[in-house]
Amino acid sequence: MFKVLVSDPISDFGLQQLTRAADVEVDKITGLGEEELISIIRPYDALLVRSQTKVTRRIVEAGVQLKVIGRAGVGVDNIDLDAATSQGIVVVNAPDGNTVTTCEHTFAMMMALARHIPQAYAQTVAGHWDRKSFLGVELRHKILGVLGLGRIGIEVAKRAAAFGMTVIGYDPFLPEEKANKLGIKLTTVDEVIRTADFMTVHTPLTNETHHMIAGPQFDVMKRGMRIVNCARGGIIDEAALVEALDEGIVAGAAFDVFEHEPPAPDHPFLRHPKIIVTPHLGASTLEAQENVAVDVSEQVIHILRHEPFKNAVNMPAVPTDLLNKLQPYFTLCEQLGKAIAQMTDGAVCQVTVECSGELADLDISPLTPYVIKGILSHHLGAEQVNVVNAIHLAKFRDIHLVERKSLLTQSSSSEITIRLKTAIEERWVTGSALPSVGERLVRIGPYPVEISPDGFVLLISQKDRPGIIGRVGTLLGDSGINIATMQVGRNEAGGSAVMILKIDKKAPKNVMESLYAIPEIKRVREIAFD
Ligand SMILES: NC(=O)C1=CN([C@@H]2O[C@H](COP(=O)(O)OP(=O)(O)OC[C@H]3O[C@@H](n4cnc5c(N)ncnc54)[C@H](O)[C@@H]3O)[C@@H](O)[C@H]2O)C=CC1
Ligand SMILES: O=C(O)C(=O)COP(=O)(O)O
Repeated sequence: MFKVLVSDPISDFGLQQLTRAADVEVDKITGLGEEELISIIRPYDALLVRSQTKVTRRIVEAGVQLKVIGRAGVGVDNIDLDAATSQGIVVVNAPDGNTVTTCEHTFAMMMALARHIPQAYAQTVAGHWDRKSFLGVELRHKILGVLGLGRIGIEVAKRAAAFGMTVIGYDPFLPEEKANKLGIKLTTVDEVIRTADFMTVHTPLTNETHHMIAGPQFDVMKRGMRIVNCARGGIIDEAALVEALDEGIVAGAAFDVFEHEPPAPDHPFLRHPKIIVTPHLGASTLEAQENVAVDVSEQVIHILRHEPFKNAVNMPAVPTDLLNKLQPYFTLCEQLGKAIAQMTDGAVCQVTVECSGELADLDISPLTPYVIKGILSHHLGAEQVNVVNAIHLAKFRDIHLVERKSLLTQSSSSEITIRLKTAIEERWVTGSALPSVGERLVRIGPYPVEISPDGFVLLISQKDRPGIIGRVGTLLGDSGINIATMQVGRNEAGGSAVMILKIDKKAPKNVMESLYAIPEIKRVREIAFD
């Protein structure tokens, strides 16, 4: 008998597959704190949650019988995935079931914002018949900026068109052709900020999206913009938003999510007359809750019964003999993916994995998910992408995947080249993994290098002129950034040159700007491997 613990409110109807199964016993115990969960988790084979239960490493480690953690929804940022993976626990989510519901909530928030509905309601039920204070605006003929055009963002864009809005947006993975078909004008975050009348965010919370809209963005924002966040708290800087509202830059904001949930009773959003809030209700409809509960129950039962399943967020699956041969290259592939993603601009169209040497005799397909994981995790967030869902995510984004074996083997040792073609450019990087030295980047484009893929690397393209190397060294030194190694190369004297520097800590934004300010420097990229 499999024991399943449901620790958040999940639809009874949706759970029927589990509750009616003869080999499953379900306990629903909600509202538990970490210590309480730790004390009862031991006998359970599966744990089902929404966003309230924080599945910490301690809970995972106490769950010695756990085979699967099911998330009835999209975001798995409340689950310690590393802990689950290292304990061999599969984490599954239900990414499609609440898309429309969350999109509709976004629209409800946008309309409530435009017409001051919550504020007007509060006044009316308090006995004030105030018809003057709540002059609204129409959505029609307004520009809607959508940041993050994945499942929910696209649904929002489709509905905005029906309201007569012009939709502009930014997503690093939406191909122009698909955007055109949907009537979305792809642009930059900067243009969205400067031109949109309404803006809504639909990205995950990642290092890149954290405070994506903060002080500098509010400084250049179109005056009178209205902002909606039904994605994740922290994408928009809460304190900077309050300032922008008070300064009249932002006309109003509607938030379903907070940097810390639930927010403290004295959180400024809870008292601000221009902010309307809901308590993370984006996914809370009857339909969505049934959908996600059905999806996740189905996956959980498959996993418990050792049947094929989908939507795993963390599990690799490769035959053992091949796994042993490919094992040394998995980390290399992921690091090459991370490197190429950070070196290349534009929407990703094609990824080519090219192997030479001994690898050319093997089935190299299990390497590709690691490459894609490296590439996509840069934009989607490491917790969203894993080797099981990487290919699926790439296909959803119309990314063409090519695996190629190179017969032009330069040595018997194996090398892997990752080529990334985007809408605007193609770049490539080559690596190797020798037992004696571990993973190494051996070429960046045509330039030979010798770099271990960890820490931070600066790639600088410049005109081959005397003194540039010294200026870069001085600039970094003055900023307290130590250069661990430096390699330089050029195509011809006085032509194009590159500098590849391994640095001991991340170069802050002002240092990157100062590097760009050196007239001979054409391009600077920082690759962060952690
Ligand atoms: N309020 C709620 O109750 C709910 C919130 N959500 C949240 O909504 C968000 C979106 O969910 P989905 O659409 O299902 O996810 P998705 O994965 O389908 O779409 C996210 C999109 O964001 C894009 N993105 C990543 N970094 C970006 C950046 N720097 N700039 C612009 N775009 C970027 C990605 O390329 C991707 O297309 C997630 O954070 C999810 O957790 C989802 C369901 C309910
Ligand atoms: O699915 C998501 O990402 C959500 O944010 C929904 O969260 P919930 O299931 O309502 O706690």
